[in-house]
Amino acid sequence: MKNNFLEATKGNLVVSCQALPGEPLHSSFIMARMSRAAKQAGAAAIRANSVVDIQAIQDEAHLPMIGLAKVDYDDSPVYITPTMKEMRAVASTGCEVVACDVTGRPRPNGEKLADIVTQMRKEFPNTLLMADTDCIDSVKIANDLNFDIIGTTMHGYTPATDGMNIADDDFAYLKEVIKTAQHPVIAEGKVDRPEKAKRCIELGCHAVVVGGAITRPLQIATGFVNALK
Ligand SMILES: CC(=O)N[C@H](C=O)[C@@H](O)[C@H](O)[C@H](O)COP(=O)(O)O
Repeated sequence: MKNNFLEATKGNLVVSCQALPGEPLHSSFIMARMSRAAKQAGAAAIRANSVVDIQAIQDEAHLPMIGLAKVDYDDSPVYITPTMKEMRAVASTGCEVVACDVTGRPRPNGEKLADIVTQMRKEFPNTLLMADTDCIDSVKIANDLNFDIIGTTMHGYTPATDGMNIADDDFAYLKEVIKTAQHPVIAEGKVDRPEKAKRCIELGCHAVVVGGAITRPLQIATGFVNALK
């Protein structure tokens, strides 16, 4: 029996509340307050990075959550919940969904994504798995490994997709993802206007994740400053 994340988020907004070390708002307390604002606005769920942030947000917002852990390893470019160790730590918080990189690139310590998925299904049968994909080939990997949710998170953030944006050409790439995916699609990555979020749902996405446009004031202020230059 899986949890009710998919029912709770259908057609709805998920707010990503993340600030890495080095970002102005890096703080679990502040991320929890961000989640409070998202909840008051009517968001259905929160996406968050790191066990401490997830726990702070769970205590504050009591909303379903997509959890992840961004960790850099020397031997791999994969940084979103890259190994079984981070998968287990994130799932142990009790968050409804664990998200991880699904880009076909080698993982740290030679770990194999298929083995990680098998192990997660054994240890956390109620937890949903979200594939953070970058391209159609990765969506097919997510299909083959039976991920519960397919996200567009990494589109534009890998060498193969550098500079691309899911909104280009009236979401041509997103339409392709929706056609290919065998599980619900969550649009994520550079959705920076309410109209774009609405379009993602109209096109058939299950839900949409918005991060920086809501929770990264440095990014938002920079947009205004640059517009006045
Ligand atoms: C590529 C990557 O590492 N994305 C991360 C994934 O969790 C976050 O830094 C993003 O903020 C999130 O995906 C939401 O996207 P946006 O902030 O563009 O709305």
